[in-house]
Amino acid sequence: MAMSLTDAAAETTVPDAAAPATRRTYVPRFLRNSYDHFGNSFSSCRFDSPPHRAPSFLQSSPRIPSNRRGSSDRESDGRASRHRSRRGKARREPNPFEIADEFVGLGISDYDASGGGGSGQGINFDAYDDIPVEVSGLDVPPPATTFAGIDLVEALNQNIRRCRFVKPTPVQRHAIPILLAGRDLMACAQTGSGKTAAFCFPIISGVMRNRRQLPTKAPSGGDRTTFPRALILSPTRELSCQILGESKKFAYQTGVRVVVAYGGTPIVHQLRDLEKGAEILVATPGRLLDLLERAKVSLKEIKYLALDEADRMLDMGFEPQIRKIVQQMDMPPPGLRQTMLFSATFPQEIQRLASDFLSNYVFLTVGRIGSSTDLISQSVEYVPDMDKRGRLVDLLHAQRENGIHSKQSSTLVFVETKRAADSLEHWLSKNGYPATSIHGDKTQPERERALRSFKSGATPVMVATDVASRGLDVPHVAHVINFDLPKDIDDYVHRIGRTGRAGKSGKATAFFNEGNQRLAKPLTECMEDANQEVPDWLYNHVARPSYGGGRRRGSGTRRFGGRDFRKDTGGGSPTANSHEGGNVIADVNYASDGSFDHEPIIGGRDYRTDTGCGNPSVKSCGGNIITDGNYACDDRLDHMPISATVGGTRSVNSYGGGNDITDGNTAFEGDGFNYKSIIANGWV
Ligand SMILES: Nc1ncnc2c1ncn2[C@@H]1O[C@H](COP(=O)(O)OP(=O)(O)OP(=O)(O)O)[C@@H](O)[C@H]1O
Repeated sequence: MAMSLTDAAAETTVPDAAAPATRRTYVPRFLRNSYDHFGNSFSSCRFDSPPHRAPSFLQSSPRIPSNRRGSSDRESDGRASRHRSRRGKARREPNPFEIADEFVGLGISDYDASGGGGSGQGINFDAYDDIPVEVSGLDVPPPATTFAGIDLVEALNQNIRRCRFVKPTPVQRHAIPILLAGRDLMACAQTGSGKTAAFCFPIISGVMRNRRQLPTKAPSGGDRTTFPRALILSPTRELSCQILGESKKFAYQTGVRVVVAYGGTPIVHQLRDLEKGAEILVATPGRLLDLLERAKVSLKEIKYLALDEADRMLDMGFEPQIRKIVQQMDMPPPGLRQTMLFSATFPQEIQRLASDFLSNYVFLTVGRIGSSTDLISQSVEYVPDMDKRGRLVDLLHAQRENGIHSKQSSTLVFVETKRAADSLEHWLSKNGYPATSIHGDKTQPERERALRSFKSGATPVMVATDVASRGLDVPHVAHVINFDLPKDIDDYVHRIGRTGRAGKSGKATAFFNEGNQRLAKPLTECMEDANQEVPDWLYNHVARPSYGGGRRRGSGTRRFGGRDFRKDTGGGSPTANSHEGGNVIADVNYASDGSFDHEPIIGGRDYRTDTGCGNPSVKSCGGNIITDGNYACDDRLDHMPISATVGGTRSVNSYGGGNDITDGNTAFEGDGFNYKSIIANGWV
């Protein structure tokens, strides 16, 4: 197989793979800045500077035939894909296909100029064909079966062929036509099923088609504010960089400029990059807020907003930042921008929160919400804490014996704490298993170095916390080991989703013990849903009388089943009078879904009483207590007492406590508010 630049770099610079991974890796001067943080391509995350040309011995196949480069790839709007240097000389746009090792990851060894005719070796496209798809919403555009059947701009089509994407994955088949039709979308599809392209293609196409004569940056000498047309938000720096890399490939020679902004690195480089203009900005929320506050970026020209890992972006950690960016800066409101939310998991309460950002949206599920793909063979073993290291070494040893412990098959080991990650990495390295680690206490360069080393195969084992659980696409991960299980089943789904991607199979092993008792039931369900064999001893754990119920986060019912929360919760078009209490849901935009079923509301099954996270009006429940969506999904709050005591139809005055209770501001001052004390005090 041809050697890519990253392969070569790794082999050149890490002669002793068994050496402790903590040692700083030497990179020759001529290669520095020549590949991105993750060893993918020349297009650096930090700079958009032209790369040094790699020596020919480092260049990988496949190559694009020279007669196919250049002018024929230019987009119809006449923008050439060349940058001009200060001296006015045309600089060729770095070709992300020539030297990237994605092709190797996809099992492709040569460039096929005919396009679309690739064998797709290593990709089992059929694996996706019988996945159930559910779409809800009004007037949903029909899916496409081929890329040719989708109305994308030609330059993008050419890049799709270069990527050797032979046919769209199910989420792409449905999502791309929906987005091209201008609709808002909430999409839930399994890990590794191609969601990135599903939102990138319509964005790039839309940006190209709707180019107006607006500056994407202020004229020189001005305030140097950049006005991107599209914003893609993601929760981690690594994922933002990965999205940047992907979108640069898709936007190659289209003239669309993509820029990234993320924390942990000096802002100055990103500012320099932004000053050149950015039509698509990929960012993490914290760094974006910084740029907005410095007025280096304005969101007033945003036409496309994408939230990758949307449920994570709207959970407690990120939600305030996201609300600030989306609702309190200068971004156009829903309806004037197109909003797309993607994830593999979408708890109902997060769906509810997310609907604030959307207008007349389509809800799409590919597979079941939160389910794992059955391309991943899952097993769970009972391993007491003190035996975990020994068992891990057994597994790694077996892999090595089977000859599958190499760049072609790496192992990702998840632990719960940063300290545990450092300690396990050190121990593995000492014991002859070259390992690296990644977690939030490492500096950004350390994180990048770790990921690069793992991707290159120099360290075929990476120990990680959840910082690496979402979105990362490392082609050779063959085995994910949950050394420590996460607390939340959704995190488990994302973690194991680092393998079994793009139609390939993978393996996941979980170490379970008494400390994971609460995960027993959701884990069992998750495995059953993916047609995996569940050991009897795990069922015994579920059946234990002491078992706390194993309720999935934020959901009283089993969440698997691909449900649009609007259906379960009465999202539809009730009128103000459909509730005794008045205009309960008449004022929210989900109410206009024709498929609305009044039954559940009248029968007391309003999702707001189930989940405590509604957006009813003041009149519906006696005041602002549960009308404020902001607090309603806060895990700290126990919603039971709300639904039991105040959910429904009381008016403000029906509370003895008057405004103390009904005024949300008062009631939710501080974290410690407890409804039980309201009840105890006889206020209700
Ligand atoms: N149509 C396609 N044909 C072949 N490969 C594809 C296609 N679309 C995407 N891929 C490849 O599939 C892999 C997974 O895609 P991607 O990272 O977008 O998955 P995802 O659904 O976002 O996963 P996650 O939920 O983990 O974020 C990538 O390597 C991507 O290049």
